[in-house]
Formats: sequence, structure tokens, C-alpha cells
Amino acid sequence: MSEKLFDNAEALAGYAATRVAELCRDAVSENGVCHLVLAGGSTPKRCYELLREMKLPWGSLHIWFGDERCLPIGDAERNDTMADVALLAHVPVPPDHIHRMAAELGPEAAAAQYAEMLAAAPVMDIVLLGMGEDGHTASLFPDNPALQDERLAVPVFDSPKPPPERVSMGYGVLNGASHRLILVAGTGKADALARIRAGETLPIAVIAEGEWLIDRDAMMSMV
Ligand SMILES: O=C(O)[C@H](O)[C@@H](O)[C@H](O)[C@H](O)COP(=O)(O)O
Repeated sequence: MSEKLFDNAEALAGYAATRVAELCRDAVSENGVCHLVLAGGSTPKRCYELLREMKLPWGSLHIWFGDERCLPIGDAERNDTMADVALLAHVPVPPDHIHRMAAELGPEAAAAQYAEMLAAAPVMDIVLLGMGEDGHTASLFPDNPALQDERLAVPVFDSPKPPPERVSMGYGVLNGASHRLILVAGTGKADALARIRAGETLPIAVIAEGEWLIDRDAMMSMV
């Protein structure tokens, strides 16, 4: 796995935005289109705010979501709401190129619908991922049955991180993508990073080769 270490979260976000822009341009110049999977949570927000200022072929981008929380449309805690506020409301991605998870329908119905959309979609070009303090990524949490679900999109119940019901892309889609960028910032993530380095197979450790972008706080336990 390739790792880049940053002095702070702002530097990490700045590099991540530049790298995403570069990969998007590459995909569009090669294939005429770029399928970009956004991460949820709080870490990527600053990256999205910086990305929206960049010159990108926005009309050629398709936006997907790595996971979504089963909350009403527009709920402030939804991952697509964060993406809208930080990025999508500010850039001219065609609305029909934004492929939202219908998480408001509940885990099973939303996962079935998104799995159908993914089955008709090409391989994702870029997947952005975060990591939780327990080593989860997207909504694939430790000891959760979703980890063994091989569907393209999977229902998630009993998430230890609220809300308990979610939908997530499965490992097949995440690992089948052309590029993965994993954004890890903050002292809260140091323990999970140390456990992964010690060989623990936390959910994010099952993610295929990717570019790990880590800030100094998250590396604290390594020094
Ligand atoms: O719905 C979510 O919460 C995210 O998809 C989740 O996987 C997130 O990426 C990690 O929990 C890290 O979250 P932070 O970036 O807020 O630390």
C-alpha cells in the first residue's frame, strides 16, 4: 500500500483534492467519462470544498456514493447532504450523473436498487474512502454480516456508528475500482492504524491496494 504522510488535515485535504482532480482528468481523457465514488463522514469534507474550486470536466463526471445512512432525503446527517453542501451544489455535474443511494427506503430496498444501478455501470474509476476508529470503511463494520455479503451493494443493520441502518457498496465494487484513495486524519484513528500494521484484518484492511493519505495525528501511535 502506498502511504503519504501530511503534517495536518488541511495539507492532506489539499493533496487529496489535487490527486482526485488529476485522476478525474486522466479518466476523462482516456474514456471520455469519470465515475467517482465519494466517501462520507467528516474527513473528506474539506477535500470536496477544495475540489469544487478546481477546473474539472464536470459534465463528464458521474458521482456515486460509497455508502449512505438510512435517513430521510435532505437530512443533515446523510452523506449525500454533506457532499451537496461541500461540492455538488457548487459544480455543474448534470443531476442525472449523481447516483444517490435511496437509503430513505431502508437498507434492503436501497441496497437492491443500488446493486441494479451498479450492475449497469462501468468499473468505478476512483473510490474515496475514510476509516473509522474501529477500522471500518464505507459502512462495512467489524463483525457485521455485511462483510460477507457479496452483492454489489449491501444492506447494513446494527451499525455501531449511528444511524444503525445503512447501505454500503460491497467489497467487490470498492476493490474492483481502478483507483482507491483512503483519507485518514485525527488522533482517533491512530489505534486502528496500529492494529492494521500489527496484522489485524479490520474491515479496511480488506480493501485492495490504494493510496493512503494519513495525517501526523493519525500516525501518533506509530512514532
Ligand atoms: O457514513 C459514514 O460515517 C462514513 O461513510 C464512514 O465510513 C466514514 O468514512 C468513517 O466513519 C470516517 O468518518 P470520519 O471521516 O467522520 O472520521
